[in-house]
Amino acid sequence: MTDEHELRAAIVKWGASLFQRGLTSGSTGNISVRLDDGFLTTPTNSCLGFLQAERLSKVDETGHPVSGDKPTKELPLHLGFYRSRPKARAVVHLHSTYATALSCLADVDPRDAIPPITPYVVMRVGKVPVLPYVKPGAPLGPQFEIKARDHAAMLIANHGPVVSGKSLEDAVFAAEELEETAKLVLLTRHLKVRRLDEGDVDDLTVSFALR
Ligand SMILES: O=C(CO)COP(=O)(O)O
Ligand SMILES: [Zn+2]
Repeated sequence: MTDEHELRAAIVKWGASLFQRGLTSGSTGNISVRLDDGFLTTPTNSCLGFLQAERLSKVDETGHPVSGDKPTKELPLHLGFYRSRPKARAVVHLHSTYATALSCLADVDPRDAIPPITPYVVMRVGKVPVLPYVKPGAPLGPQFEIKARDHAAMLIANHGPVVSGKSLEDAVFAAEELEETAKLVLLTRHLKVRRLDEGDVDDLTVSFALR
């Protein structure tokens, strides 16, 4: 059973925290959580820094509005993650600077934008495919939901990261780890980097099977 009251408070708390730390700005980014009878999302055009619990958008299992303000235009993106990942309880989409910078690179690996350079990115995020650019709110195509079955986090090309998790805290931590690792990847882009080897990655994947 989910406690809707607590989840509303958690969205407000984490939204403010992400905004205050500059992980998304203006009215960009959105958050959702799964309820027993649908989903809560941040309203479209709202600032994550100043959300009001009672104005969060509640939608049913098919995405139809139930109460609150109009939901984020990225609702199809969030619902796609929940359909593909039955254990996902939260989705966080940000325009965080370094992950978004990676999403804009012409030569990023579309199968995995984040090489395994530190253990926590392997433990908390895993491989991060890049979805082809679509305008904000537009459907991401059939490949997206197929990819989401195996990937909890993705970058949308020229737009930003989207991360799912088994709780809101888990999704936020993964989004933060993705952002910090994107920063390290860009900082070390023209340096000789030692990546974790396959054995290290397998060991971490087995030990910290988070999703
Ligand atoms: O980041 C955003 C679109 O990609 C913000 O959209 P919303 O204001 O509709 O949530
Ligand atoms: Zn966006």
